[in-house]
Amino acid sequence: MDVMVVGEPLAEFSAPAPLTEADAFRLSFSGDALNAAVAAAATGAHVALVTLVGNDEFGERLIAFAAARGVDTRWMLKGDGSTGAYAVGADPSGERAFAYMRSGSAASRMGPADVARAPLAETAVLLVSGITAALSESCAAAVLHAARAVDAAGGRVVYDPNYRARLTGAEEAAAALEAIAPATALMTPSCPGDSLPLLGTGDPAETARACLERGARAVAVTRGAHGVLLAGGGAAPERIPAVPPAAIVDQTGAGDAFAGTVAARLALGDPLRDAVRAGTAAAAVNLEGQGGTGRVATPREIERLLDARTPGPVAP
Ligand SMILES: Nc1ncnc2c1ncn2[C@@H]1O[C@H](COP(=O)(O)OP(=O)(O)OP(=O)(O)O)[C@@H](O)[C@H]1O
Ligand SMILES: O=C(O)C(=O)C[C@H](O)[C@H](O)CO
Repeated sequence: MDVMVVGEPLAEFSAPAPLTEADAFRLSFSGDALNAAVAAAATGAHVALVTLVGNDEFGERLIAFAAARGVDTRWMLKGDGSTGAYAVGADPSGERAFAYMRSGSAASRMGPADVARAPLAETAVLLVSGITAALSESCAAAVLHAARAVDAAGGRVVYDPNYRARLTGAEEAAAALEAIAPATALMTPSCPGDSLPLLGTGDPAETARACLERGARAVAVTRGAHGVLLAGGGAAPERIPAVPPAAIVDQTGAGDAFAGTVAARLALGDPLRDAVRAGTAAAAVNLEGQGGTGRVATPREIERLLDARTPGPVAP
């Protein structure tokens, strides 16, 4: 297995208006784990999504959606509880506002025994996130179990902290980050979105330092249009510029496309810097589509976008 993603795929109801006013929603399928798995599979890597969906129509549709995008769905199983969903609209400032319908969902009941069914010891790269750890105590334990098992077997763990205040408190999320850090080959905090609440800093270099101090072996601090600060991994810190998207249709899932693509390219043998550059291109393409999976970069698109840029390091 090249990449294994553990998390909760969700039915997504999106509207261009604030949730307090919107009355027409578009159905799609998203959730950070699904967005990342779809982006990873598009690279050509063998990617599995490990989750529980509800025994309902949306569960069926999520499995079909993932399979149609090349994701190995053998570990997308049906569990007790319903399939999770969320509505996303624009708040008055234009920022995205989420309303979750996922409490008690099938995925939130996952625990270590569920992830242990998947071939953790034969996985090159495991991708897990703070969203998954925030779903429930059993999910937090499942994330740690999977990370430690993959790390112990010689695989690499990518952890995207993805802080969501509606799911968890900052202290709890910071504790989850701290617990998993020593098992992670790469952490991908966004700055300031994750770094401010979890690490108490809005500074990219300090964010990187804080993750390395906690035990992560490398850090890719994502900074939206400002690109990525890459640190650790035996090389000097380096700023990797963002790839400008042709248009920004919707920001949902850019960070997930980034993390999924980096995980896949690492599994396929890319050095860290190349994998991160590929991630910035995949994220730019993601911004051009509606929802988390509306536009998924092909390997050719990634190469074309990177070729169009001036390669080479930029001082941090
Ligand atoms: N406006 C933008 N222009 C170009 N690239 C962008 C832009 N926004 C995001 N990206 C790319 O996506 C990567 C991840 O974005 P960001 O730092 O916003 O992560 P995030 O907050 O985790 O995203 P998400 O909204 O998926 O949770 C960035 O490092 C960058 O490469
Ligand atoms: O917030 C969540 O839990 C989601 O997974 C919904 C979105 O797809 C995700 O936040 C995008 O990064």
